[in-house]
Amino acid sequence: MREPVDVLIRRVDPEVPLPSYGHPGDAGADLMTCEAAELAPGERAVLPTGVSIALPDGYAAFVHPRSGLAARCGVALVNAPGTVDAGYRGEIKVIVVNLDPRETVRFERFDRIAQLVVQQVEKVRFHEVAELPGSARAEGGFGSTGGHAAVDGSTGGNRYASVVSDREGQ
Ligand SMILES: O=c1ccn([C@H]2C[C@H](O)[C@@H](COP(=O)(O)OP(=O)(O)OP(=O)(O)O)O2)c(=O)[nH]1
Ligand SMILES: [Mg+2]
Repeated sequence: MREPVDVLIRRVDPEVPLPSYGHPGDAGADLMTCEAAELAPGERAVLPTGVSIALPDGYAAFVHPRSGLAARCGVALVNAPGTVDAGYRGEIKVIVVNLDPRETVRFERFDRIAQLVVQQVEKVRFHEVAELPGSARAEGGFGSTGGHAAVDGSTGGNRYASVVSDREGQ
């Protein structure tokens, strides 16, 4: 197992528990909300986590949703995954939205609302060219793999789902 990367962390809220991994081998360390909040169906909020970090150069942290919250309550992150830049020293915030059509969701102070995944990221240099080199995929995208019409209008699109209005017309 590789040695963990050391990351400096500061508590903006002096009482907040530090992010922690639930199990050895987990990719994400859980983040908590420092504010209680209530979200009606369709409502969103920017919740403070009470911590700020200083990542080493060449790293970024990504704010990912928690699957349990998504499956049980319909809570998603509007910008998933949120990107925390290495140079960002502000408080990490989590932009949650309640996608449940009926139920209001309530968060208590220090409920775990998201998870932080720290990763090495490449910096690239962009070189402008008139033509890009060819590839097997070429310009096919947006469901171009398979036998049905793709969203982008090209042929060969994949059938992986259909909207109800389509099904009713069949
Ligand atoms: O879920 C998130 C996403 C971002 N951030 C913080 C860290 C990040 O470094 C900064 C800017 O985020 P991003 O680049 O995604 O937002 P932007 O709208 O492009 O703002 P900016 O112009 O400040 O880059 O906001 C969070 O606290 N939580
Ligand atoms: Mg940005």
